[in-house]
Amino acid sequence: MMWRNIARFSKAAGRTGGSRRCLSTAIPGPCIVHKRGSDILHDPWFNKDTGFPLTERDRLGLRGLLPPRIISFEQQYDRFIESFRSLERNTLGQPDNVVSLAKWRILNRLHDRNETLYYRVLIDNIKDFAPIIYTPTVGLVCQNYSGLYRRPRGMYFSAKDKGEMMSMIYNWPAHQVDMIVITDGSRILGLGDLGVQGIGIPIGKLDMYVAAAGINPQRVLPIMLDVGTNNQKLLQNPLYLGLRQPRLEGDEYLEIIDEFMEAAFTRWPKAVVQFEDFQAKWAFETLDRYRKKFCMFNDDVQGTAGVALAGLLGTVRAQGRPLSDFVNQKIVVVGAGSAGLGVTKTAVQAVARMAGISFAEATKNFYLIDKDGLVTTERSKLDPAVVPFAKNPAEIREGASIVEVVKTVRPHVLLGLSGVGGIFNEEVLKAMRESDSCKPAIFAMSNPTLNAECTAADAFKHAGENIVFGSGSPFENVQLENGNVGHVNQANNMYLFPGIGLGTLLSGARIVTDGMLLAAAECLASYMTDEEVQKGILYPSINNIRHITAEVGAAVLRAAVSDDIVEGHGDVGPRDLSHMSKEETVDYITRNMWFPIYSPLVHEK
Ligand SMILES: NC(=O)c1ccc[n+]([C@@H]2O[C@H](COP(=O)([O-])OP(=O)(O)OC[C@H]3O[C@@H](n4cnc5c(N)ncnc54)[C@H](O)[C@@H]3O)[C@@H](O)[C@H]2O)c1
Ligand SMILES: O=C(O)C[C@H](O)C(=O)O
Ligand SMILES: [Mg+2]
Repeated sequence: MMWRNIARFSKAAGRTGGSRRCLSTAIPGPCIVHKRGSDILHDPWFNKDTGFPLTERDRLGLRGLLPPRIISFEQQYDRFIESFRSLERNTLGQPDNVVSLAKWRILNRLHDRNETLYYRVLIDNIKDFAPIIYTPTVGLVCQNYSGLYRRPRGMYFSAKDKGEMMSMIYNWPAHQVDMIVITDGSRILGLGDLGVQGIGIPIGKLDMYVAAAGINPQRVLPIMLDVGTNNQKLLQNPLYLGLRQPRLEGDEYLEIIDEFMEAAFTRWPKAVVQFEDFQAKWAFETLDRYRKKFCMFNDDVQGTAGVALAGLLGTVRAQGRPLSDFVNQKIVVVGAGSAGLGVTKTAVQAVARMAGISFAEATKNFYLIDKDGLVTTERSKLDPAVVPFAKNPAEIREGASIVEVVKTVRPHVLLGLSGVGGIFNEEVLKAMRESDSCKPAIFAMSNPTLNAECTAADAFKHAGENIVFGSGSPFENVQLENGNVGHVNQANNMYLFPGIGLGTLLSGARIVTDGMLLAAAECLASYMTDEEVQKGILYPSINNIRHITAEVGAAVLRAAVSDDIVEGHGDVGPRDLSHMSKEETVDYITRNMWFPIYSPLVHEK
């Protein structure tokens, strides 16, 4: 029976089985509701559909508004999974996009109707459902959002709302908000400027916050800042739901974001804000502008950097070399945008720290390639952000192509964050066979699937069966000709952002420091055993996402304590936090994860 899956999951469960507590037997605390009757049935936070017990139907004025039979949570769960599986059967053979959108629709309808059941099926089936509610299908949803739109979710602040945001923020119905994910839609995955349609990304990221970090779904807030779009197709689409104007630039743009940040932190001073999918110039500018003032971080710059660093360190371990050998790895990064630069800077910092050398010296083994080829000091109009990584053209020529760089450098790692699908073509991958590493690594981190620099199958076929492979979007493992399995790692920031957000929230840290981010990356890097890493498995299975998130959250919290910036959370003060052992911190984090079960609803006027 499908429900057995649920019993197998426990928020207190370890990563490798052992004794697991069945939470369906835990007695849930009451939940205060200020509504009655059909208003409750239409509120997905409280709705239990046919699951309302008789006593509750009486107390809340629901009697007669539902069919008489009471269906248990378990039965509701099984019924949903059965309809999902039957949709899978009925769409067999149809184009991938059609199937993916059909799956997204059925999940989205449940999300809109009954959040408790929605999050339960999501948590229990995260491996199957993450690719639908998150990357890659979320990209397709954003592209088609104006047509798919049925009900609002999250909040929209537009350039037309200037001067009104401080009052508008009080339109949000929840008294408490813990996690906010905000985008301006300017760089949605590798799909470019999708304007207001980018709202799907904060929604998907926050679904992962609920599933992975156990943030209460009543306390999450997806935000779309609509400052216009430069996407001509959208501007010409009569059904486009955003402002029909070009994007604001310069001070006009910053004034809108400033106003939103002031409004959000005035109402919820303890919230954590994650910036997501901003085009590079605004990603860096806003990070610089707010990181010392507000409790915020940029996932594409900072979350991605941590996940990539963990992958790079894992690659060294996979070669059977000591971690200290990281300083000798030659790394080619393709893509010098918000993600590529964030990764390169963090990796160079790690080399500098390990080798005890300056940042400038540590750049020696890094090669940065953008749309104009290898970045060297010869380039005219060099972007200040890439200056530290520009090579001497005497070493390799300015603008050298990827294949030229790979052939000349023979790198240990080739990492793509360019957003350009297939750019690691057969020639590039074959050139990686001449790598100086016994186990070269290829990370095709761009999303969604069609934007990946190469597929997993092509990587193992052309670069060799001994490679380590990671991709931003999920691919199936590859059956190799030598009989082994080519393991596919999902090198996606989903392994870190939930823990960064949760650890920050539960510490009550005023800001997110470099120390907290580094602790998150180190935690992920050391999570896998040597045996697993040697098989090329660098990240945990997504089925263990709550466990890794608890560990990362604890590491982040402890780093915040070390940085002396914690203010505590709820009844737990800074002193309590500082006295917690590592295990106690993990336990504290785990206990604070919300888990979807029906709570008795108590009506209050
Ligand atoms: N796996 C993850 O966790 C993760 C995290 C963040 C971003 N990403 C993905 O990374 C990609 C880039 O994101 P970003 O925010 O850095 O975008 P961006 O627009 O800021 O940067 C893209 C960079 O790629 C370069 N580029 C474009 N065409 C190129 C070409 N033909 N050859 C070489 N370089 C080229 C550009 O010059 C630019 O430097 C997106 O697809 C995004 O989905 C993945
Ligand atoms: O959203 C993702 O899957 C990862 C990343 O944040 C991206 O922008 O591609
Ligand atoms: Mg992103």
